[in-house]
This record gives sequence, structure tokens and C-alpha cells, in this order.
Amino acid sequence: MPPFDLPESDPFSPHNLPYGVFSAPGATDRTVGVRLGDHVLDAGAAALALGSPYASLLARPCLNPLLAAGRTTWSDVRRALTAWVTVPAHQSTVAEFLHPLSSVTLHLPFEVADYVDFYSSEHHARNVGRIFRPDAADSLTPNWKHLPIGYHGRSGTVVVSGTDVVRPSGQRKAPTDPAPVFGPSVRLDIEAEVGFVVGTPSPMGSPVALADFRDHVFGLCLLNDWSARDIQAWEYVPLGPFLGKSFATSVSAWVTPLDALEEARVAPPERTHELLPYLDDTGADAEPGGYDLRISVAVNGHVVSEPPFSSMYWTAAQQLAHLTVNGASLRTGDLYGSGTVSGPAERERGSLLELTWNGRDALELPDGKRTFLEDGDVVTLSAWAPGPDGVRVGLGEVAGRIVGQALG
Ligand SMILES: O=C(O)/C=C/C(=O)CC(=O)CC(=O)O
Ligand SMILES: [Ca+2]
Ligand SMILES: [Mg+2]
Repeated sequence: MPPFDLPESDPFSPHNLPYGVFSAPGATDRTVGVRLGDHVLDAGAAALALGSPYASLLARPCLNPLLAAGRTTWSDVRRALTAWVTVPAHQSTVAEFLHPLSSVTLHLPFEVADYVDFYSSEHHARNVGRIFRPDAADSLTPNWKHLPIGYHGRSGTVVVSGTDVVRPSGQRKAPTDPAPVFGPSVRLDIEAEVGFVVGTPSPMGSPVALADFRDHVFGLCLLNDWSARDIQAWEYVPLGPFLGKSFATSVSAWVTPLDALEEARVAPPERTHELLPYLDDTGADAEPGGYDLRISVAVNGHVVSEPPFSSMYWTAAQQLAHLTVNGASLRTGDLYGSGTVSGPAERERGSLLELTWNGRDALELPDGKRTFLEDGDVVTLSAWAPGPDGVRVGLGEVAGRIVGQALG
């Protein structure tokens, strides 16, 4: 039965309608899908059957044409989709284009252009500072409250949820080791993050103002920035993360449009430092730049942490303004990570580095103790946001299994 009579409480009700890319059972071609309950609507086929002008954006093998179409079209398409799945006259037409989620193959939903990762949780930054730089006077670097720190990542290794992650090899050297050694990482970790997906490009030389964030960013996904802490700790000085984070970054198969997250908008934490004008979001007419997203981190099915995204110090709008303030252009498909989401409480930390304090305090899981990840471990991030009238907007999940390196 097509899922048109979903209970209001379903996290994938018509209030949500996230976008992905899938192949139907037995097919190899890819096309845009929209999630409804535990079904996927072949949005392109539905558009064609209904004679919709949006077929040219939806009967496509990736989301990029829709992303490039701009904010007015994003809203128009969403309104059309809402009608297709809620108005009985349309429901009867689109019913045949619904597939059970369990029967389809989900793909990377968009072609990733550039990938940037930020560092915008004060709790995370302070924890990592204490662990990596215990002798520093302050756990935050002097710039931290003045700009959203970030680094450029590797877009070619962004993979969709469900893709296995091969344990990386590299150099490591503990402070007490006489010389570096090479081998598989022994401190393989996760970072629970939210990824923001750029739709509308911007030309070189034109910074994107805080107020224009929603004209450029289409939506968000869940993101796991896999991190080899031993490789990272040895290589990062003075230029920042490199091979310790570039081997794989996993994203959820569903991109939730910002339009589905209106009720989740919240004010960010109070600003403790005066901000330069291009980052200043404290004005009386400033829109709330935070999002109330409740993330859950599970290792082999056991929840180890529940990081609250509302605690992030820098907002996605500030990150975009900073990313472009030097005149750098945006391309459709650019992806930027929020940075690891860690809240103030111990069980709100978004990395094993913090949860185990660099391996000192093992987590007790039903299947044994865990400091860093072992081969075979499956890490799943999931999340939801408050929607209208108390309903939940599901953000899906991003999962990945660690596999050892093939011998020989
Ligand atoms: O403080 C450091 O040297 C390193 C920090 C990180 O590993 C965090 C990072 O990748 C950015 C983030 O996810 O917050
Ligand atoms: Ca990260
Ligand atoms: Mg990465």
C-alpha cells in the first residue's frame, strides 16, 4: 500500500520530503527520489506523468540541476511535491512511482564540488585543544571566537551512507617515540557533523552576506568526518588536517531542504566577543541562525552519544559568509561540514577522541570495550529536528563499516 495515510508522527511525513538519488529494483540508472515514510517516490517519473515543468530537474541522475535552479524554484518544486503526495487526484497518479525504501539502491545524492570542514563547536574545540595541546595557556586558539576556523577537505572521497571505510595507513609518532612508523591507523575515529549543501553558485569577487545564506544553501545532510587521530596528531602542525581526514567522509543519502526545517531554527549561543560586521549576527533584525537538530551516535547499534546541534557557536550562515569573504566563489554542489558537534555534557561529545579522552577511558559496549574503532565496527549517525505541531522531521542516517586492509 502506498504510504499516503502516514501517521502525523512519521519522521518522513509530507512535512519533510528530503531528496536523494536511487536506482529502482533491478535497474542501474539513477534518478531523483523523494522520501515518504518508508517509500521513495520516483520524482522524475511522477513529474513526467503529471506533465510537470519540473521533470527536467527531477528526471536526472543527481540533485545538481535542482540545486542550481535557485531558491524560488526549490520552493516551487517542494510545493508541487507536497501536492502530489497529499492531494488525492495526484496521489492516484504518483502511486505507481513509489518504491519500498528497502527495495532500492541509494547513491551519493549530488556531485560534490568543493568540500570544506569547519570547527565550530566550542565544546569540541576546547576538548580537542586540551587533548592535543595540553601545555597551551588556553584550550581555544586566540582566533577561535573571531572567525569560524576551517580547512579544505577532499571532495573526491565523500561517499554515501552504507559505503565501507577502509582503515587508512599512514605515519604516526607519539611524542615519546624515537621515530615515526608507518602502518594502519590504530586510532580510527568518527566526527558527528552536519553537512550544508550549496545550490546557487556565486561569482569570484562577490562575498555572500549573512542575510543571503538561504539564497545559496539548499539543505543539509548528516556527515561523518572519519578521522585517524594518530596520523592527524603527527602531521597537522602547522598546516592542519591532511591525510588523517582525507581518506573518507560519509554523508547521508537524504538531503533535507532548509524549507523543511523552519520550526527548528533557534538562536545560537550568546556571543562572548564582538564580531566583525560580516560575521555579526547579533543585530535586532538578525534571523535565528542556529538549528535545533538532535543527533545520535551509535556504535554497532549502541547509542554512545547524543550531540545537540543547537549548541554550535558559529552558524552555517556565518561559515558561508567567512568562506566567501575573501572573494572565493561558490559552485553548485559545494559541501561544507559544521565541524564536530559536541555539547557540554560528556555523553554529548561527537567523537571517540573526546568520549574516551584519547583512549584513556574506554567505553563499555555490550560487545566489549571500545576506545577507537575496530575492524567490523559499524558507526551510525542519525538525527531529527522539531517540525510543525510537535512532529519530528527525520534527517535519516549516515552509516559506515570499518574494514581492514586486504592483505598482500
Ligand atoms: O584542534 C585540532 O587540532 C583538530 C581538530 C579536529 O580534528 C576537528 C576537525 O576536523 C574539525 C571539526 O570537525 O570540528
Ligand atoms: Ca571534522
Ligand atoms: Mg574527511
